[in-house]
Amino acid sequence: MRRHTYGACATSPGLIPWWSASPAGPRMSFQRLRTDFDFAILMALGSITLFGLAPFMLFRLADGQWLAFAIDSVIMLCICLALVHIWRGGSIARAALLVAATNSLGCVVVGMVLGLPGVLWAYVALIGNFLLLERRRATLASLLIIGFLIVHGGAFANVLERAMFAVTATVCAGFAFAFAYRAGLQRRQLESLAEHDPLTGAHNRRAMERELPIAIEASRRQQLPVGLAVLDLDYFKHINDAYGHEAGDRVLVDFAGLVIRATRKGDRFFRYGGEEFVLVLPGVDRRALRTVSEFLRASVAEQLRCGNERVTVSIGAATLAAGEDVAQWMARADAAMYQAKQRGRDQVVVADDPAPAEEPPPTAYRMKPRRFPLRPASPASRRPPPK
Ligand SMILES: Nc1nc2c(ncn2[C@@H]2O[C@H](COP(=O)(O)OP(=O)(O)OP(=O)(O)O)[C@@H](O)[C@H]2O)c(=O)[nH]1
Repeated sequence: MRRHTYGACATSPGLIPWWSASPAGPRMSFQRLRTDFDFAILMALGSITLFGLAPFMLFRLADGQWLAFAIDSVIMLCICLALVHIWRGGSIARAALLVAATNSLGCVVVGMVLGLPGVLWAYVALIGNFLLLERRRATLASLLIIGFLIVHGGAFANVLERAMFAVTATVCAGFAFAFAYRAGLQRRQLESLAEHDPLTGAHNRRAMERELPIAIEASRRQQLPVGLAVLDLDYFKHINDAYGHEAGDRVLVDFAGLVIRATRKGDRFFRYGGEEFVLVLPGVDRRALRTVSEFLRASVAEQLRCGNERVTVSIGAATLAAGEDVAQWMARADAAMYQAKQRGRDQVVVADDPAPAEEPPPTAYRMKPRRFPLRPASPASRRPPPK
């Protein structure tokens, strides 16, 4: 299946999940320790390094080893900065780069100052780099660490020590590379399983709930319209009853394939549940939303078959209105879809934009703001009675 992206929110190793895009408070950060892999790894690696380094720093202070004390202090300061940065909701990618660069440079400098005992920190840096950085960057950093220490040679008493470091450090980096590769592969597979419907390959409801706030945020930030269509196959119960559940499944798969092929790379297609799907179309205004929805309806009516029967779809669509939230937007598109059903099915209904909010009264008569603003009704309670 084609991979879709949402502009700046493209799925990539550096993806910032929507729930971490807003400033995170301490409570949010505690939650992220359980839910955000990159955040948890960086926090663990940074904290463990700080605990490991602190006793040495105190020892060097007590022993008057000022240069080594200064180096340890700089390393600890950089790691502390990175941890505070992500704890307060800052970029994980930038903080990871800072920790990896600090560890890499630190182990080289400590190796040159302290000799072989200092070189042992190189193993920490080699493993840490593969946990923190993208594989190519980690490989480059590892080659630089190993290469510099071997070529410089000042940390080793003889050739044998140098050769042993070269072999053991390369083996360590090789293992770290293999581990990072396997872990990355499995993570991508898990992410894909968690966010796709196994039958149709469309994104699932969980992905939809995660991405709709992103779509709203992106539309407001870029000042571009965004459309949403609810697509519900008509008389699907009859297809199951007449042809069997397996035939019904095949119709769902064919339908999803047809929509995915007909839509753009930046559009997002979700299975909302059963025979109901949701399509999000960034950059699409009300007129274009009608055109796309009509095109999809006509394509389904023309191409989708079960046995000798035509399968049709009813589509309700709405563009995002100013100030609207996910629930309100979905509810308007859902209500439009029910209108399409009531009008006889195999129809498209595009919802009108809600009436703009009334102008506030002149300042002298301005009413007190409500202390408990009215909540919009939940989508379920706005839904017309079941079919
Ligand atoms: N084969 C198959 N059927 C499913 C799946 N999920 C839900 N269904 C069936 O989809 C049918 C939906 O029926 P209804 O909600 O009555 O809707 P409908 O028959 O399409 O009628 P309208 O939407 O009013 O046109 C039910 O019979 C469900 O069992 C699925 O994954 N595979």
